[in-house]
Amino acid sequence: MIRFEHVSKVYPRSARPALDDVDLDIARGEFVFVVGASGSGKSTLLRLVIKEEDATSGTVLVAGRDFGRLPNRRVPTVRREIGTVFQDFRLLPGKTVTANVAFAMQVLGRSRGQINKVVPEMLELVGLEGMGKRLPHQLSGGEQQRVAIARALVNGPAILLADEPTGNLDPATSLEITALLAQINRRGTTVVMATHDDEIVNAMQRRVVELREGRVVRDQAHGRYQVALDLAEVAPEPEHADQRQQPQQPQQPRPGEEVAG
Ligand SMILES: Nc1ncnc2c1ncn2[C@@H]1O[C@H](COP(=O)(O)OP(=O)(O)OP(=O)(O)O)[C@@H](O)[C@H]1O
Repeated sequence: MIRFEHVSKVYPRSARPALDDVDLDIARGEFVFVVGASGSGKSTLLRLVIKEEDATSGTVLVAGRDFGRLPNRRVPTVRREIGTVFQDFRLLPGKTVTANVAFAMQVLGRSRGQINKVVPEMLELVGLEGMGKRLPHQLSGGEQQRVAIARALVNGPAILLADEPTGNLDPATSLEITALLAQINRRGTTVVMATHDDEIVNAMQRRVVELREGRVVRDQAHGRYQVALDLAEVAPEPEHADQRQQPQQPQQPRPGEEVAG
C-alpha cells in the first residue's frame, strides 16, 4: 500500500537530510507507529506519503502509484484516498460538528443525499452521536479530535495518516483516540500514526518503525518504544546499562482497545 525505496529528502538550504535512504513497506490494512525524537523525520515521512513534499531521491509508491511519475493533475485524486489527522485538529471554528465533517464531502461535490446519510454514520462511528450541532469550542480536545477523524474518513480513504494526533490530549484521552484509530484500522483502513508517546506505543503493541536523524533504525512487528535519553551527554551507571539489556516485559493486554470497545 505504501512503499519507500531508498528515499531521501533534503529540504532546501538544509545541511542534512530529513530522511536518509529510507526503505519501508506498509501493507494494506496495517497499523504502524512511526516513532522517534523531535526532528527525526516523522512528519516528513507522512508529507511524502500525501505528496505534500517530493522525495529528493528514491521512489515513493502509494496505492500502486509511483509519485515520481505522477502528473500534477492526478495529485488531488491520490490525496482523496488518504485521510489526514493532526495534533491541532484543524477544525473550522465557525462551523458545527456536522458542517465540519460535511464540508469534506461538499468540496468533492458529493450530493446532499449522500452527505445526509454518511455524516451521521461517521459521527456515530467516532462516538459523537448527538453532538452534530455543537461548535468546536463547545467540545473537549478529545471530542475535537474525533470530529477531525470523522472528517478524515468521510470520503472512505484507504489510508489514514495521523501526525501526533494525541499531542494535545491527556494520557487517558490519548489512549481513547488511539483505540479509535485501531478500531478504524480493523474496518480495513491502513493507519500510519506518528508519535513520540511511548505509553501509547507500548499499550497498543503494534508495528513500530523508529526513525533517528532520518534513518530507519528499527522496524518491529509488535514493538515497544522507549524515549531515548541522550547517553552521549550523560554517562549511564553500569546497573542502568544492564537494565537496558534485559528482555522485554511480557506483552500486556491491549488496554487502549478495550476503552473503545
Ligand atoms: N519545511 C522545512 N524546511 C526545512 N527543513 C525542514 C522542513 N521541515 C522539516 N525540516 C527539518 O527536517 C528534519 C525532520 O523534521 P520533521 O518535522 O520531519 O521531524 P519530526 O520527527 O516530525 O519532528 P517533530 O516530532 O518535532 O514534529 C528536521 O531537522 C527539521 O528541521
